[in-house]
Amino acid sequence: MSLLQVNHVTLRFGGLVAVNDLSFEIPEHSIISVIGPNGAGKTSVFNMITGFYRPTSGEILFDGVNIVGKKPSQITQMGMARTFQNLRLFPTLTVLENVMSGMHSKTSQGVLGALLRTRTQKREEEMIYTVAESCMDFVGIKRYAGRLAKNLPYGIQRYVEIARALATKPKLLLLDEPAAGLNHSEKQELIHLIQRIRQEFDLTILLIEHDMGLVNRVSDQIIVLNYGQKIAEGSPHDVLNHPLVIEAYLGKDEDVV
Ligand SMILES: Nc1ncnc2c1ncn2[C@@H]1O[C@H](COP(=O)(O)OP(=O)(O)OP(=O)(O)O)[C@@H](O)[C@H]1O
Repeated sequence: MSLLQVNHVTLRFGGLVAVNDLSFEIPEHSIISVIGPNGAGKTSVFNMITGFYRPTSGEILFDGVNIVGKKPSQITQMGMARTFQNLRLFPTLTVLENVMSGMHSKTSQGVLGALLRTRTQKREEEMIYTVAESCMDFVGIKRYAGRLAKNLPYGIQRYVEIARALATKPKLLLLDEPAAGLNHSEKQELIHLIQRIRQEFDLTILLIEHDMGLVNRVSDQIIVLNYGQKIAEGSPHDVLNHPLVIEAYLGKDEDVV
C-alpha cells in the first residue's frame, strides 16, 4: 500500500512554475530519493508534502487522507517528520532538549497540566526523556546530550536533527540533503545510519540528496525532477543511466555514477 500519494500537483510562484503536474507514490517501508539539478523543484515538493507550501492544484494523500491545506503541525501529528537543508535546531538548547522538543507537540497535557505537574504529565516527561535518550543512543550522539547545539560540529548537529525527527516515531521521515556539508567518512556513516533506521524503525523514508553515491546505496527507487517535472523514475541503476537524466546533469555529469 502507498503511504504517500502525490496526484497531479502543481506549484506556481507568480509566473514561475516550480512544480508541474507531478505525480508519484511512495510504498510503505521503502526508501525513495528525489534528485535533480539546482532549482528543479525538490525542496518545493518537500515543502508541499509537509504543509509549508500549499499546492496551486492537485492533491497529496498521506495514509489515505488529503493533507492539502493542513498546517505543518497537524501533518506532524499525523506521523510525518522532516529534517531541513539548513539546520533548524534551537542553538541555545542542549542536544537532549532539542531531541525532546520534537515530542512535546504530541503530549496530551495542556498548559494547566504543565503548571500542576500532574502525575500523567510527569509520566509523559519521563517517557519523552527515555525515548530521546534511546534515539540519541541510536544515532550515536548520547555523549553530547548536555552540550549546547550551537557548540557542536555541523555533522553532529545533523544527527541531532535526525534523532529529533526519529523521536516523534514518524511513519514517514523526510530528509532534506542530509549529506550536505559532510566529509567522505561522515557520508559513509550516514549511509550506514539510514540503512539501520530502515531496519530498526517501522517507517518509510523520502530523501532529497545531491550526493549520487549515497542515493545509489540507500534508495529502492529514485524520482528525477528537472524544471519542476518528473523526467525519470525507477531503480537506481536504471535512473542513473537514463539518457534524460544524464542530459539534465550535463555539465556536472561527474555527479552521476
Ligand atoms: N518561496 C519561493 N518564492 C518564489 N520562488 C521560489 C520559492 N521557493 C522556490 N522557488 C523557485 O522554485 C524553483 C524550484 O526551487 P526549489 O528550491 O524547490 O528547487 P530545488 O530542486 O530544491 O533546488 P536546490 O537543489 O538548489 O535546493 C526555483 O526556480 C526557485 O527559485
